[in-house]
Amino acid sequence: MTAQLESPEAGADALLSIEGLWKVFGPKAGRVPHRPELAGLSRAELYRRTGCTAAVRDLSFDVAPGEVFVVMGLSGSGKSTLVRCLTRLIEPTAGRIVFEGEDLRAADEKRLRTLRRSKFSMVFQHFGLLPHRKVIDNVSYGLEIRGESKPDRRRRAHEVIDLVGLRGHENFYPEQLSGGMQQRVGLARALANDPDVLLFDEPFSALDPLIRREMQTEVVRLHREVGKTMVFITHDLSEALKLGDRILLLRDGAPVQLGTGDELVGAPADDYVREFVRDVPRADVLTLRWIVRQPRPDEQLDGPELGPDVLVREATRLVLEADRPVKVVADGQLLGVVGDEEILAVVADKAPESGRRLDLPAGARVDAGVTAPVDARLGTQGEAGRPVDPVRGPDRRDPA
Ligand SMILES: Nc1ncnc2c1ncn2[C@@H]1O[C@H](COP(=O)(O)OP(=O)(O)OP(=O)(O)O)[C@@H](O)[C@H]1O
Repeated sequence: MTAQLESPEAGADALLSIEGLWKVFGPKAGRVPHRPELAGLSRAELYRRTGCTAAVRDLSFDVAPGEVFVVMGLSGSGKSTLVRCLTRLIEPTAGRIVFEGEDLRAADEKRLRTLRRSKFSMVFQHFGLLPHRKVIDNVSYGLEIRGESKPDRRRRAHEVIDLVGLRGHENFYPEQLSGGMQQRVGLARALANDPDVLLFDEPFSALDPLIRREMQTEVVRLHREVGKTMVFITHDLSEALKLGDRILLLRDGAPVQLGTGDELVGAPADDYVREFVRDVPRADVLTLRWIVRQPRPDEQLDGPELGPDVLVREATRLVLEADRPVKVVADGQLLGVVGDEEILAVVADKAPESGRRLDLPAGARVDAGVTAPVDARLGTQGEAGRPVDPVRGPDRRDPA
């Protein structure tokens, strides 16, 4: 059965929309989300008073089509529970899950099974491969369950085996492969179904660091090639920063901050996030948007030009070698300048003065060569001057 939402605009441009999601384990768990005197308790206090654990607490977020959405948090923060709630492998206690306009909490078991087979694929930490089946048969397993013909299964399995770089290993058994290669089989199996969403639950945690980095690069490449929407669970910040278009940071099941990697590093929502991102080399994450400033009256504006999305690390040499401030220009519009001081402050790992990023308002007029009033656009404003909620991120809805 397909249950459509009453309000079509809810999560309209999202592929997956989560609203007020809770998962509480324990006795009479269902009462917790609905009773403010319980819902407001810390996880530890709730457990002490009721014996219940709130693994996921009141989460709301949207995942856009084609986005790599990372959920990050320490052990026990609720990541695995959350990713299993998305397809109701774990039954949520409260909240809404809307996928392509369909309310998944209203879907019956048959519909859920169909969705899990055709729309979602999961990649697990411990690969989940069938040991007695060869690579090719592991990869085509999901297609077999779906009832596809043997020639179709073979053709598709060969395609994805090529895609993940396993050609020549079709007839190996899992135990004959290294951990990294086994996880490539896991990836190929997930891709074989041609799902709309790939769900990754700490897929690389069991791999050693070099292989892990190689696999991360592989996911970036695959995403570029196949453009799938991905929800990626990790406890590793560098992995989150490398892969995530946006990152949701969880603590004790609750959202702490949702934003792009540079937003988490450049404008942490609180001390917890600040501590989390403390060791990240800022120059590798922050772009010139974070340090651009208004030109001073005595400065000559005939220096080199760079775009606002160039990383500070990549701009460092040019800025330090130039004898004029470097102009930061987007679509022919001068946004401001960057000089040695701004660059060195970031390279020396000092927080940007403003802790703010310059965002071009949507539909900004382009005046080639004209200095725009930079400070009018500096602020904790998202696109189109809308306020940024630290958890939900910039308000992307149409104000109308
Ligand atoms: N079936 C369950 N019954 C009771 N409590 C549970 C159950 N599953 C998870 N929890 C609790 O919910 C909380 C969140 O667990 P979860 O496994 O989702 O966290 P996680 O962030 O994925 O951690 P890890 O990285 O260690 O896997 C933890 O306190 C955990 O003990």
